[in-house]
Amino acid sequence: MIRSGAQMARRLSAGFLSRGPLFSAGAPAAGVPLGPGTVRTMVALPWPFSSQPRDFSLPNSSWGSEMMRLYEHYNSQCEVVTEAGERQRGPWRRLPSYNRSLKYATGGVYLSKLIQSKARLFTRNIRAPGAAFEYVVFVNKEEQRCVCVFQAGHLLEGPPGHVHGGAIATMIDAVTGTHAAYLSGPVMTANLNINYRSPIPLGSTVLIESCLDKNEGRKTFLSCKVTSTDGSKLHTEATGLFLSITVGKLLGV
Ligand SMILES: CCCCC/C=C\C/C=C\C/C=C\C/C=C\CCCC(=O)SCCNC(=O)CCNC(=O)[C@H](O)C(C)(C)COP(=O)(O)OP(=O)(O)OC[C@H]1O[C@@H](n2cnc3c(N)ncnc32)[C@H](O)[C@@H]1OP(=O)(O)O
Repeated sequence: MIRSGAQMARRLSAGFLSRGPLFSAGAPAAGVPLGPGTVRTMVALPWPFSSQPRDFSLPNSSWGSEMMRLYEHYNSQCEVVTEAGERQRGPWRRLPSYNRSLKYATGGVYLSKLIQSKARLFTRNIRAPGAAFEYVVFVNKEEQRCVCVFQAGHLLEGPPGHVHGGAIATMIDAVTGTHAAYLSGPVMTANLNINYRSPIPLGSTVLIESCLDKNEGRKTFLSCKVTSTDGSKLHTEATGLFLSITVGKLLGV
């Protein structure tokens, strides 16, 4: 069946309206409860030998002890056990992450073909585990807050032994952009304002935290901090403005 760009845009928009699809399609989410009594176990499919898309936000062999500790810390709060012994969703939710975000959104396979089938998400296109951007994003809906645990690999060098400012900006854009899209649906970054306060050692793990400042019509304002994992050192702070867009805008219809 041949679909027009406008038809595909409508189909994709319908998926986005329910807010979830950007973050829920594809491989099973590890340890995320599906409802009372049904909990998927932590299954990391043996990529690349699986036909399922790889979820890049699951642990791999390159993750250091600090990355794993923080992953476990937030992941354990994605479900809680009630006094009656029932498992329920907790305050945090891990967002799955694929290298083809559009393809794995509802209806997005059409749009990803229309726009460019070879396209891959910038932060997820280096295959060697640990070489570049290793990260996982958790969102807390009630607190309107996102936390990203980020381990910066050796390909991200800027000043000797430290992370490139552009790589830091990329991660801030990725985390705040993901957060804005989670809150407001399809968005584009209109403005990012970044202050670099102290360099980030290459190979280290840091926390990137995004908070909603305000929503005004199509505008979502967020602020973001990059800190050491114990919170004692501020590496970077930023503010971002995201504008809600229609999917048609990306297609020029
Ligand atoms: C199918 C959709 C998919 C979308 C996916 C979105 C997120 C994906 C989420 C998860 C995926 C996984 C990971 C995410 C990873 C990374 C996220 C990266 C996001 C980006 O990396 S994205 C690339 C960089 N980004 C651009 O490439 C934008 C270029 N740009 C434009 O495309 C337009 O510029 C646009 C659309 C921004 C606005 O255009 P427009 O025509 O819709 O709106 P307009 O200009 O009329 O402004 C309306 C009101 O905003 C005010 N306003 C506008 N711009 C402002 C500014 N800079 N500062 C202060 N105020 C501003 C005006 O002053 C007016 O204000 P008022 O209404 O009060 O008068």
